[in-house]
Amino acid sequence: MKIAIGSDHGGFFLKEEIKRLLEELGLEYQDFGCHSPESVDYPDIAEAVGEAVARGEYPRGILICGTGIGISIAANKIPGVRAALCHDTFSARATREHNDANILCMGERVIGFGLAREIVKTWLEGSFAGGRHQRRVDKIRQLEQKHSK
Ligand SMILES: O=C[C@H](O)[C@H](O)[C@H](O)COP(=O)(O)O
Repeated sequence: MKIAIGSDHGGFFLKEEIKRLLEELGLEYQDFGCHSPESVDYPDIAEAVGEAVARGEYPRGILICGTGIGISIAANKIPGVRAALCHDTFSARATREHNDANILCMGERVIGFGLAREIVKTWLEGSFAGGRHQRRVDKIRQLEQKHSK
């Protein structure tokens, strides 16, 4: 499974740590930037990763900014993206099982690297439970279609 990963400057150092984790896990990734702690705009990174995931080029993406909030809001504007902001492992597992989240978002200014690593591992291990949750994810898709121009 190849992962699309990206961050703004507020998430740059955590992104580098998560890249190290992915390497430890033997997982391939593509880094969509940013490539230094210089200030950038998180919607640009969310667009690059979100579109790559929505096109099906990557089954999963990871996005990091200072809080995880801005980058998740931006990513969720892209049809087909289900980006989940998680700062605990319970949510990370639940959002795979219930929401089939295809992008994990975190905030470097919110949690420590140790917890972030556990969240990523939990999220990557999780799988969609289907059943009643499939019906709800289908309704999310219907909302996207209803509100697309
Ligand atoms: O939700 C937005 C993110 O947390 C950004 O990382 C944050 O707004 C960047 O702020 P600043 O430009 O002050 O570093």
